[in-house]
Amino acid sequence: MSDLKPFLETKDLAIGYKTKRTERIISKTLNLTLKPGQLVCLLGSNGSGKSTLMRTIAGLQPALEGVVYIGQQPLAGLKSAELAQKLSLVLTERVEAGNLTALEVITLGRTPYTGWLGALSKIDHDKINEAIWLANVEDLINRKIHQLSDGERQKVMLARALAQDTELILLDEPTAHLDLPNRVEMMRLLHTLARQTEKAILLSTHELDLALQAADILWLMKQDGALATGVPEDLVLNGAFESAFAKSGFFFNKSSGTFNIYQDVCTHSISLSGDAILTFWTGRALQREGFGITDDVHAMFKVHCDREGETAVWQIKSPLHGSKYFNIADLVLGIKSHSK
Ligand SMILES: Nc1ncnc2c1ncn2[C@@H]1O[C@H](COP(=O)(O)OP(=O)(O)OP(=O)(O)O)[C@@H](O)[C@H]1O
Repeated sequence: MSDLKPFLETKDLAIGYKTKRTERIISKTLNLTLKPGQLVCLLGSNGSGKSTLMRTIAGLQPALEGVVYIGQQPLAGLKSAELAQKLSLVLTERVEAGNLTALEVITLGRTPYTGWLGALSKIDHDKINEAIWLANVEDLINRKIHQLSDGERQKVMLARALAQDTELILLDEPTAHLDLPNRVEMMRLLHTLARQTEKAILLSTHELDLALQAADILWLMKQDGALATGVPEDLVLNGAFESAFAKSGFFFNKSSGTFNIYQDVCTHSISLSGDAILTFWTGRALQREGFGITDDVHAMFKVHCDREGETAVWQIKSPLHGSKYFNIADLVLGIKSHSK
C-alpha cells in the first residue's frame, strides 16, 4: 500500500480564516498524504479545526498557504466538474432533498458524469446499483429522504458518494446522530469499503474508541494547532493521543484503550487476577469507588475472580484470605468496610 501514489497530498498547507484586516491560522505546515485503500480518521477536540481542514481539502474554503493536491493535481486548478469526479463529500447536516426518494438522491451522485439532465447509461446504472449494495441500503431506496431516520439518511448519503465513484471520499462526522450499533456498523462499513474498493476515505469523528479500532491512520489535531499523524497504536504509545484530548477530569487508560473518569492512581490499590471478563468489570466498579487497580505485589488487596460452573465468585486473597462474594456489589462493600 505504501508504494501507491496518494490520492490526496498537502504541501505546507495552512488552514484558517482571513478577512480584509485579520488572518486567523488554525493550523499550518500540514504535510499530509492519503493513499488508496486507507481509512483515515481525523480526530480532535471541539474547535481544534477538523471541519476547517475538511472544508479546505474539499475546496469549500481557500488554503491560507501551501497547496492541496488531489490526484497529483493542485486543487485550486481543478474545475468543479473535474473535482466532482475525484472527490465526494458527505456532510452531517440534513440535506434539502425536497420530496426526492433515496434512489433519486443516490442517482444524483452520477451528475458529474451525466450533467443535470443527462440520461443514465448502463455504466451509471451499474454504479448506482453497486453503491446501493455496498452501502447496504436496498430496503430504503423507495422511501422519501425526509421520511428517513438520521442513521438511514446517513447511509443513503454514503451511497450517493459511492455512486459518484470518486477515488477520495470525505465524510464530516458520519457517525453523529447514530446510536451505538449504527455507529459501529458505519465504521465497519467504511473500513471494509476502503479495503474492498481501494478508495481513500477520510472522516472526521469524535468517536475515539471506534477510530482507534477502525482507522489505518489517525490525523490528530492537537490543541496547540499541531497535527500528529500515524498508526493509532503508535499515537497511543507515544502519548500523542492522550495529549490531544488532555483535559482535567478524565484519564486515558493505555491498558484498555479507553478514557476513564477515574484515575488509576490512589492510596488504596487492588490487584485483580483470574477470569479476564470478570477482572475487567470488577476493575471498572472498583475504580468508580476510588480504588486503584495495579499489578503491584504490594497491593493493599488481592482479589481473585473466577467461575465455579455458572457462578461467578470473587475471593479476597489478602489481607483477609477466604472472604468470598458472589456479585460485585457485595465485593465492593466488603473491600470498603475493610479499607476504612
Ligand atoms: N467562519 C469562521 N470564521 C472564523 N473562525 C472560524 C470560522 N469557523 C470556525 N472558526 C473557528 O475555527 C476554529 C476551528 O473550528 P472548526 O469548526 O474547524 O473546529 P472542529 O474541530 O470542527 O470543531 P467541532 O468538533 O466542535 O465541530 C474554532 O476556533 C472556530 O471558532
